[in-house]
Amino acid sequence: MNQATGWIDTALSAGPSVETIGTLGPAGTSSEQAALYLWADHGRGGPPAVRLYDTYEEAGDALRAGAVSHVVVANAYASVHAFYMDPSLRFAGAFLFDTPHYGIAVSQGHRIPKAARIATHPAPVPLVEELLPEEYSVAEIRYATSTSAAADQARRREADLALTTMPAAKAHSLEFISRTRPIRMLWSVFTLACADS
Ligand SMILES: O=C(O)C(=O)Cc1ccccc1
Repeated sequence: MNQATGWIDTALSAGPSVETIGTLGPAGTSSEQAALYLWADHGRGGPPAVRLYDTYEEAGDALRAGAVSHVVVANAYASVHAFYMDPSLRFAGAFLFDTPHYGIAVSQGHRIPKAARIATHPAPVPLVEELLPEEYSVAEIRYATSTSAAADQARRREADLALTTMPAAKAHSLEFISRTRPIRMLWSVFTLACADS
């Protein structure tokens, strides 16, 4: 799939400068890659100031507390609605950015049961049905706080398999048992409503 990019810029160029970006971690998430992309295009230069939080909501709290200047949230995250509705926050822009490749991965040496427990973040859950090899079925979906947290569940064998990204699979020593593909995604950027513009 080709990488197509584009920006909806309502207050990114004219708004507060991009000093620090908060998003969903830990390292290896799609959100981390999206934040690095935002930094490369709009950051103040120098090493990327990207802070990773266990949930998007914690990143939102960091924005309200002034610990970060911008927050990036995937539009596939159902609870992005709370960011749009919060009068203390402002939608500053959005950009198209393909995620890293997603696939279904297993901890090396783990014997996969035919009916498997599969860890995933809620946002990409439809990919489980699309990518799971046909010799397996879903015994249970175990929701994780992120793609990297899902990989960690597989590493600890709390789940048999994880739907995760290539960077997170590598970091957790998982191997893919399915084909992989990126997800074309729109990412929303928020600032504080009262920040200088
Ligand atoms: O950023 C991640 O890796 C996530 O866990 C959330 C997510 C999942 C799929 C597409 C976009 C964001």
